[in-house]
Amino acid sequence: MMEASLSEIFCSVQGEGPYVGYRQAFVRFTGCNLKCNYCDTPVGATEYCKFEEVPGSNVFRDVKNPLSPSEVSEMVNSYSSLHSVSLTGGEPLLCADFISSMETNAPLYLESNMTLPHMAKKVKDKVSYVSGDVKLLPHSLLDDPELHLDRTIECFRTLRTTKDRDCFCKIVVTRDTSADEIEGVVGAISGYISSLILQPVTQKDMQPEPGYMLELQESFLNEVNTRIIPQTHKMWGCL
Ligand SMILES: C[S@@+](CC[C@H](N)C(=O)[O-])C[C@H]1O[C@@H](n2cnc3c(N)ncnc32)[C@H](O)[C@@H]1O
Ligand SMILES: Nc1nc2[nH]cc(C(=O)O)c2c(=O)[nH]1
Ligand code: SF4
Ligand SMILES: [Mg+2]
Repeated sequence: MMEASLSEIFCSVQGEGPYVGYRQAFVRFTGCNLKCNYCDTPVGATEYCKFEEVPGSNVFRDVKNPLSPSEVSEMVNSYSSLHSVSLTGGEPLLCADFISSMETNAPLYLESNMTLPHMAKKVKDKVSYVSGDVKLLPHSLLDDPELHLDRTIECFRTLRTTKDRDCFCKIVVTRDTSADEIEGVVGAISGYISSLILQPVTQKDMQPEPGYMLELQESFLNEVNTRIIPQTHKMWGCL
């Protein structure tokens, strides 16, 4: 039977990108295939999944892992008035088969590092929103930087915007992120996405200057709708 280990299921509002403020259930898978130097989330295996039964209560019930798609769907469907269900992690595409079997009342919103093209194919008709996070990492953190770029482009091609799916690109920008690096990806995927979101890294000591963010925005605006949106949930301290 197909099962997955989750770290948490809670109800909040989307804090990043073009859907900021929309009410969502968050389903956080454990495990990741990357090690981003800025990552704000523990991705390791957990014995229990923390389930927030009452939205915004910050009170959690421990549910033993692993869980089946129907158990997770049932927990998600206990929340009312959802815009969508955020599948995040860790890297949710590692659990593509699990996602294919979920049956939620609200549409699925995938938050992915876009590096697993074979898995992307499995969920392409299942997800309505794709927050494609391009990882511009120091090459020392990547096994094969060229293959990483090819896989990223292939994921965007597979999960591109259609009449039934909105796919946008989000890039966490640090003071080490160069315009050339961004252009290398955006030039290849601009036809697949509805917008480019430049998300300044939240840690102060890694943050780019506002002037640099505005320069970056200007250089991409003629290619794609480019917006600068920081993580908003961290500002008011919700989950
Ligand atoms: C923890 S990741 C999980 C989903 C998937 N692995 C990914 O990277 O998109 C969820 C989101 O958090 C963002 N994020 C993680 N650490 C961050 C930081 N320090 N500052 C800003 N955004 C961050 C990621 O870029 C991504 O959009
Ligand atoms: N409120 C809120 N918005 C989010 N957007 C992306 C998140 C994530 O960790 O994937 C996240 C999250 O953890 N909380
Ligand atoms: S891909 Fe996502 S979960 Fe994995 S390390 Fe990077 S930010 Fe964290
Ligand atoms: Mg988060």
